[in-house]
Amino acid sequence: MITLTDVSKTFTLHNQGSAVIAVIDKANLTVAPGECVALTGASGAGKSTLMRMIYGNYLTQSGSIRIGDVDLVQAQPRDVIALRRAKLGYVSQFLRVVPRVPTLDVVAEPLRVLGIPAPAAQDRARALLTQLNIPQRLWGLSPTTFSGGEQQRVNIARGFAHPYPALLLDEPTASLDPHNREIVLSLIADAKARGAAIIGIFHDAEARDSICDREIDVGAFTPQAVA
Ligand SMILES: Nc1ncnc2c1ncn2[C@@H]1O[C@H](COP(=O)(O)OP(=O)(O)OP(=O)(O)O)[C@@H](O)[C@H]1O
Repeated sequence: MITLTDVSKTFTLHNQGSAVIAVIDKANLTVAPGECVALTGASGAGKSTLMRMIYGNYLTQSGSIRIGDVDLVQAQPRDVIALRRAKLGYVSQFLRVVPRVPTLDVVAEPLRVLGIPAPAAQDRARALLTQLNIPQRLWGLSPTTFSGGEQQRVNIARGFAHPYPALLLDEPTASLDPHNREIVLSLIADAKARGAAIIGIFHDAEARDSICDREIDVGAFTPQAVA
């Protein structure tokens, strides 16, 4: 479902004499439907960079990143948008929302943009918010003033509202208490069971060991330093 072939990335620092930093060199990986793969490696190895490349936020210099039958490296912007709507979900560590939109609509929105009618989309949003222990009194409020853990759970509810066949998770359990952490792990397990291909960054080793089928050390893709 997710296949990276010879993927490389350099950053050019235009404000620092156009210095070029090579971060990823010829990364190859495949994630099958129903599989959860953890990206591991030392701080600075390139985990977040690789994740942003797979979502299409960072440009990839060479190689291909296939999500189903779409190559993100070659895709036109409108194809990337269509892919993100229907096929490729991303749960980042932090919630970014339009101010004043109520939590229930924030969670239902990924379904609404796919044409699901409001009542069905909101039913799904209510079920997820209940499962993730967001009190009902908060559902009509914007999540902008919520606590860090509440915002993270709203973000997770939103990310799991639509059954994306491919899912990227950046530290999905980072600010959570043990009970809510278990709930998030069960959502990930459900997504695997329905056949989602998942790539995640988990600094929480226990969570990683319990949910991931394999680990890929991104350090293996770090370019060799030139002496
Ligand atoms: N936008 C950018 N511009 C320039 N360099 C960048 C940029 N983003 C990341 N880098 C560099 O790429 C390298 C990899 O960074 P990245 O954030 O992907 O590492 P990481 O493995 O996710 O680290 P951590 O575990 O500390 O979050 C670092 O050397 C970083 O300085």
